[in-house]
Amino acid sequence: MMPGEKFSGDPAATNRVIGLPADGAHSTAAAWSVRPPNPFSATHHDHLPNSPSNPMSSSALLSLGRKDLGEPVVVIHHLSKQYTVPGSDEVVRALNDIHLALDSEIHPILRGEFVILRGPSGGGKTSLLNILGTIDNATSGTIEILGERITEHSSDTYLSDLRLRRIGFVFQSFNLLATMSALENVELPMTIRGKLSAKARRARALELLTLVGLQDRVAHLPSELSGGEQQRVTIARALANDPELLLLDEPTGDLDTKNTVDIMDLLLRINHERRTTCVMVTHNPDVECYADRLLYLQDGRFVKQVINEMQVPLVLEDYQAYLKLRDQAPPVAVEGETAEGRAAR
Ligand SMILES: Nc1ncnc2c1ncn2[C@@H]1O[C@H](COP(=O)(O)OP(=O)(O)OP(=O)(O)O)[C@@H](O)[C@H]1O
Repeated sequence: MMPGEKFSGDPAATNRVIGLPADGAHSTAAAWSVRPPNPFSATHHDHLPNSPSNPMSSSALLSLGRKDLGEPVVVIHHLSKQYTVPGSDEVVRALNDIHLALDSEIHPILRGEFVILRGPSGGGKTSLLNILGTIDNATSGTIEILGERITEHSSDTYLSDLRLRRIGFVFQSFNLLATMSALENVELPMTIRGKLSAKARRARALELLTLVGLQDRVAHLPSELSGGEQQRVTIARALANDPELLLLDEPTGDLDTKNTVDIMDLLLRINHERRTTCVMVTHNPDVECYADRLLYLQDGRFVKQVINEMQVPLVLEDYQAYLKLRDQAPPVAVEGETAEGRAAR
């Protein structure tokens, strides 16, 4: 169980927090909402006493500045995904008629937007991210990524070229090549693309490792780096070919609090300074404050959208103090739950 989930715990509480209808029915306009940027607001943690009223420091806020969102870069038309389980007739419906277009209640993802995908386990988040990244096919429906229409007829060559040129991937497991240094790992996508000279590749890899604060670790192998450092190398590598779209699946999932905040701050900077569109899956509700928009997926459908008026970075000391309080708080009683069930949470 993820740190954020441990706190809210019971499914009923989780549903209340994220406002999912109990039956997973289609969303309605009434379910959409705009939330203030305070990540410790009552909406989130209403049963926890003494949570910091406002974790944002004025300096962090000031340095962010405003950003303008551009044209739609992720458009989805009636997308469904079914998996067949090998050796059985069972069909799993992972995504059910997802529609994110100009004529839908939820508008497409815009250039420069930071969108976080949330929702219960099995809701379809990773399936959707994989299809957006063109590393998996939809069963039906189409997507347009950065103006390029993807259909079942799109060739593997076309898709791999699209990924290499325009999309960066960051996953929970870092997927770095163990025998290559940090610098070589970051150079790799540029080498595969074949546009830059060896000297230019090296210079750019160095520049990216500096951006993520690892200029002193360039020669280290992944095994010689901490988890947070490895994730930063992964982010530098994802930026190697200057992608317009960054897809992130639980990028802070294996990290402690400090590294979680560091990585989220880094992503926020990239989002603002490079105008990179970010679509991120996470189970951690505490990082929702980094998004412009939250989309909640349940049973393969969008069931809720929340607009954050302003992206707000967490302040580490306040967040750590808050987590300490949270861990000391008695478990929230859940209707119908046994003592064993509570203990297991
Ligand atoms: N390769 C697969 N074969 C069969 N079923 C799959 C496969 N991948 C995912 N599923 C099923 O599809 C549904 C959606 O899974 P998905 O991983 O997209 O959900 P998720 O929201 O990312 O879940 P989690 O938060 O636990 O990672 C689940 O019921 C899952 O069991």
